[in-house]
Amino acid sequence: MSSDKYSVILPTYNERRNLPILIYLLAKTFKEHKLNWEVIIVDDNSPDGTQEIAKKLIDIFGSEHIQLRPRAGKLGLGTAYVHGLQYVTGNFVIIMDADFSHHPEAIPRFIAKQKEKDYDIVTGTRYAGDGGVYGWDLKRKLVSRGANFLASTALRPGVSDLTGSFRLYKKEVLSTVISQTKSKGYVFQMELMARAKALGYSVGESPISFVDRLYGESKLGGDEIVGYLKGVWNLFTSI
Ligand SMILES: Nc1nc2c(ncn2[C@@H]2O[C@H](COP(=O)(O)OP(=O)(O)O[C@H]3O[C@H](CO)[C@@H](O)[C@H](O)[C@@H]3O)[C@@H](O)[C@H]2O)c(=O)[nH]1
Ligand SMILES: [Mg+2]
Repeated sequence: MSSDKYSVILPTYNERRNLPILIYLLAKTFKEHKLNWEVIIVDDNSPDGTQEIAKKLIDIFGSEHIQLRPRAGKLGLGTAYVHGLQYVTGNFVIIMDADFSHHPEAIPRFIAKQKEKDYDIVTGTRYAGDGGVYGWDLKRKLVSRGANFLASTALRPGVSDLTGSFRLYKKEVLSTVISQTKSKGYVFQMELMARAKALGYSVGESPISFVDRLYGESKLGGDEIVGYLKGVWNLFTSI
């Protein structure tokens, strides 16, 4: 087993139905590939009892593999990553959604890609190679395409999927870029990638299939879209 360790930061809000099987599959994937791993669950006091499930999972998989690092209320996706990062003990960080839109089976491909050229970041992409999106309605597809088109045109970072969050980072790279990232909501992914490219970090891409969640609802709302537009503008005028 190599000395590398992979820390998954998993933000959750009302994911009690998704969490057990996701953790099971993560554990299975890491074990099969003989990798050191941990998962840091950042739950924002979900009313559905996600944290009770998380505690049971700690009993099953062990506190060396699962950490529960809750916050008092729903404080947004971007700040959830910042919070989780404080507890990371690995030298690589994987960020993913907890609702199965991001499947653990992609992780070994990210890791292999990272090793190819010692990339600082590997990002999952829905918009290159055999990547894709399944289960979204036309409106949501347009929002995602529009968001990517706008940021690529304004900022020219040369990355095919700026708004997706399924990525692998070198821990110190994520710490550096995150400390400069100001946004709090969904726009966070885009700002992080734009800043990473502006700082000269290398980014590899790995195609993924994004499948819309089976249980529960997306938390993307109109205020997140307004926040995104503001974020592109702020970067456009500052980077
Ligand atoms: N702790 C915490 N978790 C949150 C919050 N908001 C969302 N989450 C968690 O973050 C993940 C993504 O949330 P979803 O609500 O499922 O997002 P989505 O609409 O499917 O959006 C996905 O696609 C976007 C566009 O590509 C991505 O920007 C986004 O990161 C995500 O991958 C899920 O695990 C959800 O529980 C929050 O305020 N706090
Ligand atoms: Mg989702």
